[in-house]
Order: sequence, then structure tokens, then C-alpha cells
Amino acid sequence: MKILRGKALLDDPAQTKSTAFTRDERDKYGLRGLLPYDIADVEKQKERVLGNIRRQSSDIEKYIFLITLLERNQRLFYRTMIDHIEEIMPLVYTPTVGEACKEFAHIFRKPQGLYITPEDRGDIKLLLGNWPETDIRIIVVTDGERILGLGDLGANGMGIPIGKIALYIACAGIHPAQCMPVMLDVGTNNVSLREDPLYLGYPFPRINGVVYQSLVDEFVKAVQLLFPNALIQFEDFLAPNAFEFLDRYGKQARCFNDDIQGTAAVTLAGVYTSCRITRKKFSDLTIMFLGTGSAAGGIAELMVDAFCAAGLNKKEAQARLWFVDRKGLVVANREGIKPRIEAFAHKYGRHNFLDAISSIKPDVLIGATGVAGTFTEDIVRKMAEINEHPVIIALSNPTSHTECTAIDAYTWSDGRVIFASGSPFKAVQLGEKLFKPAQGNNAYIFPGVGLGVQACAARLVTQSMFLAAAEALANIVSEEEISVGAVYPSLKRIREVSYTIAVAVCRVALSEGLTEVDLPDDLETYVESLMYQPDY
Ligand SMILES: NC(=O)C1=CN([C@@H]2O[C@H](COP(=O)(O)OP(=O)(O)OC[C@H]3O[C@@H](n4cnc5c(N)ncnc54)[C@H](OP(=O)(O)O)[C@@H]3O)[C@@H](O)[C@H]2O)C=CC1
Ligand SMILES: CC(=O)C(=O)O
Ligand SMILES: [Mg+2]
Repeated sequence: MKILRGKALLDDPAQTKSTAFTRDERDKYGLRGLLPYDIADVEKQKERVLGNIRRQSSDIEKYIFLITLLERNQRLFYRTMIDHIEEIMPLVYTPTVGEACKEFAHIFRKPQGLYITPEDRGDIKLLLGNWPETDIRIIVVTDGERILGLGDLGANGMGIPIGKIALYIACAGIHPAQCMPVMLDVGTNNVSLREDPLYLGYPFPRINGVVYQSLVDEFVKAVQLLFPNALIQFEDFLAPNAFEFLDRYGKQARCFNDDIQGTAAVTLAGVYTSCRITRKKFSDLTIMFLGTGSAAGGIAELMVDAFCAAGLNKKEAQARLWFVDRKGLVVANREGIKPRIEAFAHKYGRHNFLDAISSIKPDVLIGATGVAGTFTEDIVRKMAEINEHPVIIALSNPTSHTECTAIDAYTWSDGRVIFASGSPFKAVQLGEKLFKPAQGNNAYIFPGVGLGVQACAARLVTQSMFLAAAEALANIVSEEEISVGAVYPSLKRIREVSYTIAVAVCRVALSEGLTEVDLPDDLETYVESLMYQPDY
């Protein structure tokens, strides 16, 4: 890295320390007179940052302030984020990032990440070559077609890769220079966006079919050529494309789909942990899903592996999993069953959602619909009637799209529910008891998986890695966390979580013969040594 001087040094977000430069450094780098007198160490700078965040009048203003800080002083941003993760994460990630995506074209300040459009066909390698760094290890890519539960946001969806990359750096210590957010801006079918005069994306309807597929093929090939060490995380693609790309590239490129596989691992971990509260055996559970998209489909596929690992055969495992869609219970011989869900369409009578719960008596209910309020009072009360401790995981983001709020879940179940949600909820006081619902979000998984894959240079990312990640995450939850109803560890422990998952991923890669580097015996020390610390 070229050491800068003077104003150029102050203006470089990766190298600046701003007011923290010492007198000697001010002399050495030609900074005298360019800074106020006081030397503010990082603690003082953080205090100023927190004060500034808290004085903003809305979460979106806080987001804008934080993104501007990131553009100004990378280390201060990440130090503040790591040390105050519970306060900052909901601002740079869900739920605020949903609002930031909707407003993307209006709050845009400085370009971040790489944009690829259909006009770049044949030139994607050239575009990747324009990126200022060469040792890229983590790429988060979206085409903006299914942003959280908000639908097609076109190029505005770039807020998601930017947010996920911030999590890779803060939660797993990937070096910022090794990360690249990518927007495959293939148009948008959201007419109101295209008609917005400030819209920044490719203002045409989405390309599709072979034309679309070949652009994604070109992107994946170009990444493999230019950044051979990169892991590609597919994010917020529409379900058919998400599954298609996982099938197409999963066995030949270092990639995974976060909504399918990361979500599966975090949900499985929550279910494993819930068994410590309910005292039920995991292998005895019956699980019901509302929604048949990429998240629910992915969870079911990993659950099958988990049940098989617990001693069931594949058919028995599939028999434990039930789906409900807009038409009611998904059963054999019913019309409109998606190919990925067919294995879970059992021979059974037709039922609506509520009757399906009464009849099948699931221990666990998982929502991945993107639609607010789909876990109604009737549904939660029914789950509480058939279970002493019903497990309800409302995955949909952002908060405005959650299947059920924490307060409703606790109230309607008389405080007996074990609840987790995709976006965070504040603690709920019900009578004498305080409940601290945990956040069931793939943010617990993908940073650690990425760190692990990088640490051992795994050629591919496998399902067994996600199974191991789920087990590692469940095992790390403390009794104290469980005592307030949380099925995930406190976010304050996120770096420990990511590191533990990374070690587990390395072990799987070793056992599957996928590592491309020699690993030391002491994997723990090795993985920890790789984690970036944003210190001056
Ligand atoms: N917490 C986390 O870590 C994660 C959360 N998510 C969230 O989960 C949600 C879904 O994501 P994803 O699965 O990728 O999206 P998809 O669009 O692939 O799936 C949504 C599914 O919900 C179904 N659905 C919509 N409304 C209803 C309804 N009223 N009743 C029954 N089914 C319904 C859709 O049916 P149809 O096919 O008929 O339209 C579709 O099958 C999003 O809000 C996303 O933010 C996703 C990944 C991770
Ligand atoms: C968390 C996430 O990946 C989603 O909501 O899509
Ligand atoms: Mg996602």
C-alpha cells in the first residue's frame, strides 16, 4: 500500500486516522495545520460518532451518517460497529437497509461496489479489472429482484451487498480490501422505479432467459479468472434463479446462496437450541413452513440432512417436514406444487393453514413469506394450544414484513413461545418475566462460513459445511441466553461465533478433501490470526 501524505492521507478512508494522528505522525506526514490541536484517540472518536448517530432524527438519517463515515474513515466505522454491534447492525443491515434500498437513488452520495449491466456483455472481465484491488476474497452479488421481502428493487438493491460486506468485515474480520459488492443490474420490472427521474440503474425491463443466464455465466467465469480466490455469495435473487444458479455453479465454483443455505443453517441452529428448552428430541420434531420459496425450500433441504444425521432415513426425514402455501397445506396430487417442494407434498387431506396445524401438530412453525402478519393470533394460539413451548421463527425482513411481532407472539402464547425473527425486536416484558427474542438471521452464518472457506481455501462450499455451521452456532448458545428465551447467542459474541463456525467449516473441508492449502494443527489460532482488526 502506497503511504500517502498531507491532505491525500487525511482523505483516504483506508489510511486516515483523522484527529487521532499523533504529533510525530503529523510532523512526519505533513499534517501540521491540517488538523485541530487535540489528539483524539479512537475511544474519543467513537464517542463523537455515537453522539452523532444518536442525534439523527430517524434510522435512515443514521444510516446515511454511518455510510458517510465509512467513506471517510474505514477503521473508525468498523471499530464503532464491532464495539457497538447491537446498536449499529440494525442500522447498516435489516431493518434499516430495506429503507435504504427503497431510497437508494435519492440518498446516493458516493459510488460503492461494482455495477454490471447488459451493455457490458463481453466486457465483464474488463470491468472486474477496473476494480482497484486485485486480491478479492469475498463477493456478494445480487440482481435486486427479491430484496428482503420488498420485491424487485432493481439497482437500488445494491444496498444489500454493501450491507452484507460490512457484516463480513465487522463480524468475521475479512479485510475490507478483499471484499467486493456487486450489482448485476439487468433492469427492473418495477415500473415506478424506472419512471423515477432519479433512478440510477439500467432503466429497462429485466432481461431474462438465455440472455440473462449467459450474462451471469460470463460474470462467474470472469470472477474465476480474475479473482481465483474469491468466494461468490449469491444474495436476494428470485427463487427460481437462486436455485438454478446453486445447481449450475455450486459444484464447479466457490460459491453459495445465502438465502437458501445461510438461512437454512441459522434456522436449523435455532431449532437445535430450542430443543434444549422444550426438552424434545430433535429427531422427534415435526416442522411446518409457511412459504415455499428459496428460504423455506433451503431450510427443508438442510433439515433433511440434519434428520438423517440424527438417525432417520431420507423418507422419514422428509415426512417430518410440511409446507403451507397460499392455497393451504401442500399435499400430494395437489395442483401448483413447486418442483423443489414435491418431496414434501405428502399423501394427506386438504387443509387450510389453521386446520393443518390442528391436524399435523407441528412442534416448530417457520415463516418465510415476506408478508406481514401471516402468523395471525389464531395461528399462534393454535401452536400454543398443542405445544407447551411452541417454537415460532418468523424469518421475513424487514420488520414491516415480519410474519408476527415479538410482542404478539409472547402475548398470544401467554409467554410460552420460543420466538426468533429475521429482524431484531426489543425485549418484551410480560408480567414478571423479561423475554429477549433472538434474531434468526443468516448474519450469524455467512460471515463465519466465508472466513472458514478463505482460511482453508476450500474449492467448493458444501451442504455439510452449513450443517456443521448450524451445529457450531447452536453449541455456542449459553444457558444464560437460553434463560431469557433466546435461541441464538448475543450479537455481542458475533466475532466468536464467526470464528467458531470458520473452524468447523475448515474441519469439514479437510474431511471432504476440499482444502487447497496446508493447514496447521492448531486451526483455532490460525483462523483467529486471519481476522482483521480495524485498529490504527
Ligand atoms: N432471516 C433471514 O436470515 C432471512 C430472511 N429471509 C426473508 O424471508 C422472506 C422470503 O424470502 P425467500 O424465501 O427468499 O422469498 P421467496 O419469494 O422465494 O419466497 C416467498 C414465499 O412466500 C410465499 N407466500 C407469500 N405470501 C404468502 C402467503 N400469504 N401465504 C403463504 N405463502 C405466501 C410465496 O408464494 P408464491 O410462490 O406463491 O409467491 C413464496 O413461496 C423475505 O422476507 C426475506 O427477507 C430470507 C432469507 C434469509
Ligand atoms: C437476511 C436475508 O438474507 C434476507 O432477508 O434476504
Ligand atoms: Mg438475503
